[in-house]
Amino acid sequence: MAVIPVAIAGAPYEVRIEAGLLAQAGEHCRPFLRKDRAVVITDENVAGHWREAVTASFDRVGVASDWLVLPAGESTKSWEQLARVSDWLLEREVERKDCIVALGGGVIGDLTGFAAAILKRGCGFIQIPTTLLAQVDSSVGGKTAINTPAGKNLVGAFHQPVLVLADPLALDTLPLRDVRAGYAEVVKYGLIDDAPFFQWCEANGAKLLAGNHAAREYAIAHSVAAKARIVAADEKETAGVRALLNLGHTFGHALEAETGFGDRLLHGEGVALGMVLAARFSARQGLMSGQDAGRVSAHIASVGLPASLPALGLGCDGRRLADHMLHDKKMDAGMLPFLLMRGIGETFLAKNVDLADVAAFLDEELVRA
Ligand SMILES: NC(=O)c1ccc[n+]([C@@H]2O[C@H](COP(=O)([O-])OP(=O)(O)OC[C@H]3O[C@@H](n4cnc5c(N)ncnc54)[C@H](O)[C@@H]3O)[C@@H](O)[C@H]2O)c1
Ligand SMILES: O=C(O)C(=O)C[C@@H](O)[C@H](O)[C@H](O)COP(=O)(O)O
Ligand SMILES: [Zn+2]
Repeated sequence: MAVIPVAIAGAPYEVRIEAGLLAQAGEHCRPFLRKDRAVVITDENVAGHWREAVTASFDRVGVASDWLVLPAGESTKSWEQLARVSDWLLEREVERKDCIVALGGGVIGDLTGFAAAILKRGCGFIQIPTTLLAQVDSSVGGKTAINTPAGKNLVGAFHQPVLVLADPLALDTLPLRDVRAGYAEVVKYGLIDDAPFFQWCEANGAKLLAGNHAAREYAIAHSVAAKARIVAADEKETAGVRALLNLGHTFGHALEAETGFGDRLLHGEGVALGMVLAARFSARQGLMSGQDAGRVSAHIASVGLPASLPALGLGCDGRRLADHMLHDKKMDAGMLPFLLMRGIGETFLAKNVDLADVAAFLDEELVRA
């Protein structure tokens, strides 16, 4: 088993990664549970595949599990579902020192984590991520949130889990489209500050997507180690370090907002296209070579992720996309710091980007052949 410590000051925890962990979830969670009853929040797809195995593992350690099964998909990260989860937990008299189990992808993790953050001003929670995206990114670091009509993740809290259990076998039941979307966040770590890992992705990405277990396990452990290092250095995104994890997200979140936070564009797909746009914008500003920007778009396209804007069929202009960015949480006194690149593995936070330039760039990209 790979065990990766997340050294958050005052709230350290472990990410355990091993094939078969879902079927042993009860055994791993038991030391964190104070009662012989556990509450589990999940979605209908995950429940369909994994409820039985996880329930059996809790039964084996004498813990009865009580399940709330939510609708699947991004629209579940909403005020409505937050209220539903909170009321359900209150009905079950969950106490501050109890640990709520989040079993699912980033949607379930972000929503449950936020409910745990605000319930009784803060309860414990355990992340059991079942998508590639959640295993390599969202289950680690304590960002929790819901979306609102104004935009992505606009209401949330930093609230760390007490334990993360990542089982690569969970990905065997995950649709390929969702594996691909999660892969975008894997590639992100290479682009941020790890050129050799981007090279590894170029060589092994197709194998990972085709279901190769060794490639998946390597990518999960490598990504979690990268994320753990970054969030331990800057838990609340105040030191300009954690913001690097937002590479591709300013573009990506604007595209998610424009497409309505649904199946038309998944979060990871928006991030993939967002990273291509960040690379191309960096090249246009003379920061990154056209050759490196080409490598980014070529790899994203080669694995079947969106790499160009016209394919989305948006029907809006660059100004409208740039307007979504005004809600970005990085906004600072009217300026939007942007994650740009000087090369592969050389991402930095640029504080002098003019949104009018971004809008003009997007106008060009929207009609690019
Ligand atoms: N908190 C963070 O740091 C962070 C980081 C990255 C992304 N996110 C958020 O994560 C969300 C996206 O997460 P996601 O891509 O995991 O989406 P998701 O949670 O919607 O899961 C994707 C789909 O896979 C299904 N599913 C999950 N596990 C499965 C399994 N093992 N087998 C079969 N089906 C399964 C789900 O039901 C859903 O239909 C976005 O809201 C994004 O903003 C948060
Ligand atoms: O953990 C982080 O920090 C990240 O930025 C990870 C991102 O992949 C994730 O999508 C995050 O939720 C985006 O952060 P936000 O603050 O822009 O909502
Ligand atoms: Zn993300």
